[in-house]
Amino acid sequence: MSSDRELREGAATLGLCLDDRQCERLLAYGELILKWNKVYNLTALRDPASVLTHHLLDSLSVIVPLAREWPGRAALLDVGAGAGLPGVVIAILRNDITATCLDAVAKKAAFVQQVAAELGLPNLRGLHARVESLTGSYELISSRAFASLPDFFAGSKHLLAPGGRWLAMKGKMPSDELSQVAADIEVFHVEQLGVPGLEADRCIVWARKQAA
Ligand SMILES: C[S@@+](CC[C@H](N)C(=O)[O-])C[C@H]1O[C@@H](n2cnc3c(N)ncnc32)[C@H](O)[C@@H]1O
Repeated sequence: MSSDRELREGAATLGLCLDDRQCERLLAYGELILKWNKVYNLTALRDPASVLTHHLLDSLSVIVPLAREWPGRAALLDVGAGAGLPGVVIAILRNDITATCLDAVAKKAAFVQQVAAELGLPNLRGLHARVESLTGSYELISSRAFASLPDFFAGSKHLLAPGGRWLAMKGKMPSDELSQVAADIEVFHVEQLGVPGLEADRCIVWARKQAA
């Protein structure tokens, strides 16, 4: 796995000062993704440097915006989390957030359960279900590379707690998708992000239910 120093420097560029435990857990998580990739079919990436930039740093880019938007305790549902991105990274950085990484593929949810056990993260769990058929209530619902914005909001609306927020990680500004969001959903902020080592465009779309 890439070095501690690269991770810390990348995180610092994102405004984060990682402590030793967070750094160790993030690097161990990257190693677990690569170690179990063949068994669980988790990612197309094969080398540690790409996992560092495209998965760890990319997911770390939401932490400062999330602290601004939701500084306290929360139950978070990460929809279509795959290997646990960004849910596992959020669980490592925010022990006041309980992160449920949801995936329709059983072995991906099982991988996240294994990560929770191996890294000793009581605030993380992997859950196997389709979002449309899940029940429950979450203050935060996130996704990365999951679905179009209208589909993401429609598929998870029944799970958002009163006063809750959606956090969608997207590539370049999704103007077409934004124009198709249902009228009962308010997109209240779209922020562009820079991820160290990634040339690609990144943004976060924040949304909530319209006040009745
Ligand atoms: C492209 S992957 C993204 C994984 C991860 N979020 C990432 O950024 O690396 C999308 C994931 O969504 C899952 N998925 C697709 N439809 C789903 C549904 N209806 N409910 C839950 N998960 C779903 C797939 O199994 C897949 O693992």
